[in-house]
Amino acid sequence: MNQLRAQANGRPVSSGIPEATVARLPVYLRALTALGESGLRTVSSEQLATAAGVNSAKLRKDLSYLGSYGTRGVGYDVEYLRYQIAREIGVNQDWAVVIIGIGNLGQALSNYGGFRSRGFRIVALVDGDASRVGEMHGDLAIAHIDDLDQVVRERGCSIGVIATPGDAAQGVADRLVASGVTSILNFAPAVLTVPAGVDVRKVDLSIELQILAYHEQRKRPPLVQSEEVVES
Ligand SMILES: NC(=O)c1ccc[n+]([C@@H]2O[C@H](COP(=O)([O-])OP(=O)(O)OC[C@H]3O[C@@H](n4cnc5c(N)ncnc54)[C@H](O)[C@@H]3O)[C@@H](O)[C@H]2O)c1
Repeated sequence: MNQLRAQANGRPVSSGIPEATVARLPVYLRALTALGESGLRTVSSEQLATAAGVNSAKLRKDLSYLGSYGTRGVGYDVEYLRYQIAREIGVNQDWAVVIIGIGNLGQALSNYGGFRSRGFRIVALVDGDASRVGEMHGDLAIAHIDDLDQVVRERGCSIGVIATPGDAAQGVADRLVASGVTSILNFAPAVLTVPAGVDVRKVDLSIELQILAYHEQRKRPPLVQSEEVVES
């Protein structure tokens, strides 16, 4: 029996699942979605592990935190496991998202249609530039940062995405927290200070690129050292 979590209204309330496992759950969800779309009804832990790019022992351990052990010789029911993981992550429900900073990145994020199918609905666009208030992006008009409080309250935003320049990010985070938002996705190059109980995730593509560069460097044969210069 899974003793790691209690249930309230059918929703997990205290998961006790390790952070590293939580970080892999969306990867399993994506792999299961693709497998389900290809018509697969059941999947072995090896198949799912390969699709998710992890080893199968780790996958089985991760899924055991959800109380999901699969059936010997059959594997996991793709749809049910998908449902279990989606429920655990919380993407079975709809999350309302506000984006702050509607420049290049903010507009690209607001135009991306893929969030909706994963349970995230962008419901508000906010910017500090008063001249852009009312500018339409899809069916959303840009609101002013001074109205953030009202926007968050009226549209029930629970996640804030910061896509402003770095020097504005802390001020925006403070405003988000003051308006009641407790989950922030930060794209700006700034380390945010937030009160306990507020979760911040930082996205930094340059760090990802640096990690790739590190591995790429090791795939290549060592550079031939230039001939030593002999000083006369
Ligand atoms: N994390 C990553 O991998 C990654 C990738 C690309 C860009 N970025 C960062 O994302 C941020 C946005 O980049 P961009 O190219 O879209 O910039 P941009 O200059 O095109 O847009 C920034 C927007 O923020 C608005 N803004 C400025 N101060 C504000 C405030 N106090 N309140 C609300 N809105 C405010 C501006 O009016 C503008 O519309 C930058 O910090 C950039 O460094 C991060």
